[in-house]
Amino acid sequence: MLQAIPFDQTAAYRKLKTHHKSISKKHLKELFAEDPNRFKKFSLRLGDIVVDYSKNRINGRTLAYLCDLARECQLSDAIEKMFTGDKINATENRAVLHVALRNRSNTPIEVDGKDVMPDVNEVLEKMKGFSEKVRGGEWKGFTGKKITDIVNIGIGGSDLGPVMVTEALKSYGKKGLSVHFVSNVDGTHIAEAVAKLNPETTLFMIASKTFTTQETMANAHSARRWFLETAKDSAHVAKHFVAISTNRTEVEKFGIDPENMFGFWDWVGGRYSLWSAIGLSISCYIGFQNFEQLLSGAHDMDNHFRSARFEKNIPVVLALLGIWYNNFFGADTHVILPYDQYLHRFAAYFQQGDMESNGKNVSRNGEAVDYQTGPIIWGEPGTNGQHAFYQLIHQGTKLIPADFIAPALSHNPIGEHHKMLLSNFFAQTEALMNGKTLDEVVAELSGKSPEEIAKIAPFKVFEGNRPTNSFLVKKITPRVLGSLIAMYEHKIFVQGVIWNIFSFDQWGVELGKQLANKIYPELQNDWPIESHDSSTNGLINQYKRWR
Ligand SMILES: O=P(O)(O)OC[C@H]1O[C@](O)(CO)[C@@H](O)[C@@H]1O
Repeated sequence: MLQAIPFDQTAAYRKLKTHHKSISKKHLKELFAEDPNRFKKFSLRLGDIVVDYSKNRINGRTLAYLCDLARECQLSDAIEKMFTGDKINATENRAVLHVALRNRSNTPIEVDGKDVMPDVNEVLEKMKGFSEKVRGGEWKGFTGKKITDIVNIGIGGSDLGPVMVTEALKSYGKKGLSVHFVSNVDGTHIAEAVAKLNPETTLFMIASKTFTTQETMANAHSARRWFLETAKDSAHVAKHFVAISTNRTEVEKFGIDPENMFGFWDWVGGRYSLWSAIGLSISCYIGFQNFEQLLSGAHDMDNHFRSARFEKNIPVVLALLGIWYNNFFGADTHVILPYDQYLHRFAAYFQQGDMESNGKNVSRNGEAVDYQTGPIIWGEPGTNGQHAFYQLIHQGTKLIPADFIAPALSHNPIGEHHKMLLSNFFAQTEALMNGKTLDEVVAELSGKSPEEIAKIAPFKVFEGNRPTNSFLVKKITPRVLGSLIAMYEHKIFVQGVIWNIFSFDQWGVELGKQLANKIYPELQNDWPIESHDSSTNGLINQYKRWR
């Protein structure tokens, strides 16, 4: 179990409180004017990723105090514990070893005295062989045709990672092979997904760590029924259904041949599992070599995270900046804004990654925390967001720290599009920082009458001083993407350590599941219900009248 350090009782926290009083009055423009070396001082680089965090409301002292905070919270020790298989997911008594899944150096990592790397490598080999067979047309359906469509059925971590990555790396996808994702228990999702598919050439991947998740099992059963309507003989299921799970017993019960099961382990958290067999749809779609590149990119970030001193450590710095806004400026949310259409599910992916990890109000000591923990994560690709919600970021009353992500090189260099996109990427962080003063507004309105100017000017003023991080990458390659994902994963980890919460369990999702299981049988008949509160009774009874 990680050691419990009350984050708000550290000396560094007290220093930061005092420091915040003075620096929060400063405008980012002043901070830039004071220090011409700001970009150099406050930017970091790893491979093809440049992280510019200079447009944050910090100076050298802020960073030093924040790093002291990390030290006082024994972050180094926590990092080592994660990388060496300590059971840091204490409420589930599990190690947290997504880093082992992409441990390309293959150095032994032990859990309960056993090196996990041989098992990791064995599953990777199996994934490689399978991906090659599917991509090469060797894996045939029940009528001897090659596979043209893969349907991944899973939810949460068994869906969002593969969706996000296959979308992000679409330009690496195999022509003639499409991937589809079904997650929602709403029958519309599976119905729409299979509507245009041919059962003879469709391969279902049932992805579920537990293999008991209601949504996934319902969709898996419906998929099998749909398949058997054409295939008739259940012996054909073996050619069209594979399972990705830690639960062999349930996989067999469902009727999937264990030969067609890709395993992983309890030390792989659902929202950290795309690197495991859960990434099988990714590997089939982009090819195993590219999947390995994804793992290598993550491994690059893992090595950096484990070895770089805090002041130069990208995930640590990002985590500390997040804490700075969350706990000192009172920012409730954090927005992720990729200027890359392929990254359109990136923010959605980290909604689960961050909010399921750090949405906790009890400390590792079992006591209620009296400070803010995980932020609300949201976001959409730029420039769409600019024409939707940026207004509030620019001129609203809330402080919203923002991450801007963009590639220097596009996979689709059509005409002037990419230059236009990037001019928006560069312009937005500049605008958010500088804003527009009343004098500037008045100057822009020259020619208008003083009355007109006085009337309109206040609405055109931008305070600016809005903090942003910019991530400029060379190109969204599998390796770069792997590094970016691992960067956010470790950021989340660091914040959990400092807030002294358990980042790798998710007890908060259980209550809704339990209640749904209680209500489900109540929907099996038309009798009015009286067992709940009046609101829930009223809604259920109206549903029964209407159906
Ligand atoms: O892979 P499974 O076991 O089906 O779980 C799916 C998802 O459900 C959760 O347990 C809770 O929503 C997530 O953490 C997980 O990613």
